[in-house]
Amino acid sequence: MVAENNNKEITLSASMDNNNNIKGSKFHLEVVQKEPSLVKPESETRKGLYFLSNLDQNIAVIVRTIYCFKSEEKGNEEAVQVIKKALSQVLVHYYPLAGRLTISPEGKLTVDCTGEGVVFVEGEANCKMNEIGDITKPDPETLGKLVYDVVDAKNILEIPPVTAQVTKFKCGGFVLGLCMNHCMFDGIGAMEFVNSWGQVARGLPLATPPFSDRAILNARNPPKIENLHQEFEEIEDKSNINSLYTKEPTLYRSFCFDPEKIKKLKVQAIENSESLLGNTCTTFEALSAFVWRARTKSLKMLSDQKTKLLFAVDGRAKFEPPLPKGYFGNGIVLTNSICEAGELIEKPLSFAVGLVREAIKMVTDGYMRSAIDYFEVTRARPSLSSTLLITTWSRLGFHTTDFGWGEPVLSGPVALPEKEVTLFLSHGEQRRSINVLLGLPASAMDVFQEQFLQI
Ligand SMILES: COc1cc(/C=C/C(=O)SCCNC(=O)CCNC(=O)[C@H](O)C(C)(C)COP(=O)(O)OP(=O)(O)OC[C@H]2O[C@@H](n3cnc4c(N)ncnc43)[C@H](O)[C@@H]2OP(=O)(O)O)ccc1O
Repeated sequence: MVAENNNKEITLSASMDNNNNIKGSKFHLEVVQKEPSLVKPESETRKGLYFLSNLDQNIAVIVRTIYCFKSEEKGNEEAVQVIKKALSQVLVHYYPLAGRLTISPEGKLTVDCTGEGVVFVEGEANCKMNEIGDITKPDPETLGKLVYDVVDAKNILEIPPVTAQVTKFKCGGFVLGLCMNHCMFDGIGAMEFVNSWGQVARGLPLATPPFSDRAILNARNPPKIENLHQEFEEIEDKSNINSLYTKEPTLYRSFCFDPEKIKKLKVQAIENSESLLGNTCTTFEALSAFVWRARTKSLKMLSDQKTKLLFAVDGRAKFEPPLPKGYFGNGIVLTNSICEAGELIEKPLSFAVGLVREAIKMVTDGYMRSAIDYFEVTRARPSLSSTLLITTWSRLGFHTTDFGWGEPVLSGPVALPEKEVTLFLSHGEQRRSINVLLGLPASAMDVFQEQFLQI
């Protein structure tokens, strides 16, 4: 990788092979980034500190995504200007995004609504857009050139809540690359923001104006911890999984579960279920149970090794009263299940499905309020030791974003944030398939693949 800084113009380049591993030099993306600018809200917006809830606090990681546009009717000449102008307009509604993160007097993350603006960069690529290859197996080294990372940021406070990069390609296509701090929104909120931005660019009113008051998710006074909250439990790595990750290269692969494969998996998922499950299960239950069990087996966890499954549940409709339409902060909560590896692997898949179902059922208004209060008292963050964290993007509507160049031909993440994270992404015709994207040490990836092929 090359990074030159010349008159504030940065040339970034990377190479990848067909497996999206950074090795040979079959493909070489170069992006020339112009000097960043700040896009401010078009008119005066509210100033002062903006409250972030406890559901926002423990999820302050940067999520990098790209959206690839290519229209038959028009080229990319106007893309930067249109997207930049629409950003300044949509920021009037989403004014906290133009501020900067800081620490509140209670020692929590908060936004100082300074109106400073979103960092915006224009880039130019040395190739056609289709040459960046198959983004379903994202390669951070290559796709990372399409998002703007603030250089030299020493901590999360020095990274603006949102940065945007528009990279023009030689074919007339362009890519919008976004870095957004998860403390500002969850998947639904992020999707509504990006879609609103597109609506403004097309001269339309916002379909879902943001609801900004996050104080509706305040902790109770006094806080009441009423659940176990094992999502925070630190599990001992008896099986030395961490050293396996350091000894072997981590491979990233994407496994496509088409409707036929999902159907087969659902049949296997309810076999030998001792009628605990009834005769049906959902796609998420079957898929997450399979991935948890197969990954545990692949990593050769010791029989008495405890393993945790963590996943986000959309709590919007489960809160009492439900969160208002357009609530743009995190309305998700992490739920979990913990089990010994031996039991998970030896028992039929339906056992894992049952655990997943129980974890979903656990999420009620009371559970979420208790999770909010847990953070108030402990300031703890969920532990990822001996854990699989599944994030489901498969029903998020990023494919509907339209800035006037039609819907994206492709969209998706730039990278997996941590080695414990697995993403479920929609794929294929009418997005009826699900791509499971995960990273594993090379030897474990082979075992995972075998289990996938056996479905
Ligand atoms: C910061 O910048 C960002 C952020 C991001 C991304 C951030 C995130 O990832 S936040 C986390 C996002 N994920 C969620 O919010 C998970 C949402 N899903 C749930 O909460 C689910 O309920 C579940 C807990 C995962 C369980 O799912 P499941 O067991 O499948 O149960 P149901 O969802 O209730 O479905 C059952 C059944 O109902 C039908 N159905 C439900 N929804 C739909 C739908 N939308 N369309 C069609 N049918 C639906 C269906 O029949 C379901 O059965 P199946 O067997 O067919 O599944 C990103 C980018 C940034 O910049």
